[in-house]
Amino acid sequence: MSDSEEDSQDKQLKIVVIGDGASGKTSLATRFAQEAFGKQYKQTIGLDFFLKRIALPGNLNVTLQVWDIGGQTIGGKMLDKYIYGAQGVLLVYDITNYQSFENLEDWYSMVKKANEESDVQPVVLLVGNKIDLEHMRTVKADKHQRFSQENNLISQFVSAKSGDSVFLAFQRVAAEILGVKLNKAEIEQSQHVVKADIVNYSQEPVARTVNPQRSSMCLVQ
Ligand SMILES: Nc1nc2c(ncn2[C@@H]2O[C@H](COP(=O)(O)OP(=O)(O)OP(=O)(O)O)[C@@H](O)[C@H]2O)c(=O)[nH]1
Repeated sequence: MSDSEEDSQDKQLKIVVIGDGASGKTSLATRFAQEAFGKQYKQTIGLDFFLKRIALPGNLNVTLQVWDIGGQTIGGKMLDKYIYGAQGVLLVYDITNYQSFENLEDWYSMVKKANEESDVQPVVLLVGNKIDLEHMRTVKADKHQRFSQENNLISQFVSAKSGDSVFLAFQRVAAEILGVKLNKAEIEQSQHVVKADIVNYSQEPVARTVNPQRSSMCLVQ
């Protein structure tokens, strides 16, 4: 295989998104992969998948497999298996919900437990979501910084609603995994607030269920 053929084959990275129910994990994945946001809350039962191809500096194309894991899986038997083998983890809380921040200890323990036997540990990004609701913030920024420093995590504040820094969050994780350095211009470009239409979900009160045939596997470029 020639160098150029080899270069044209994308690397795939498994990125899991975990954190309390309603902290905004599905909204972040949807914003990232589909550039859309839905106001209505639909609990994720089990997990959902998204795929998105991004370009990193140096003409490096990489496909992110985003595993959006339902908040209710915390006590369940499957969580270990979902997290296992992830190269990147987004540890998400809602800045207006203190409990969602406190529960990060448990979520982070699950990440460590799922990977205790592997040599390579995933890159973990601490994500404070809903910064469009700054006026309702209950988790002070210094608490966020302390948690990230104590656990040696990279960190990012985002808003799935406005799109603020969502692409940057995923891009930073991918860059960190692959040892690619993002320069200031690339970071500023990825911070942009995305303006997009609100998605109108159907009104059925039925929660999504895990069903591999119906799983929302989508590729957006
Ligand atoms: N204002 C605001 N609302 C948000 C934001 N992100 C998510 N939401 C809202 O928060 C609610 C929960 O969002 P989801 O993305 O479904 O939360 P989740 O973490 O996937 O929840 P589970 O499926 O239960 O694990 C929804 O009503 C979203 O519209 C945000 O950045 N800002």
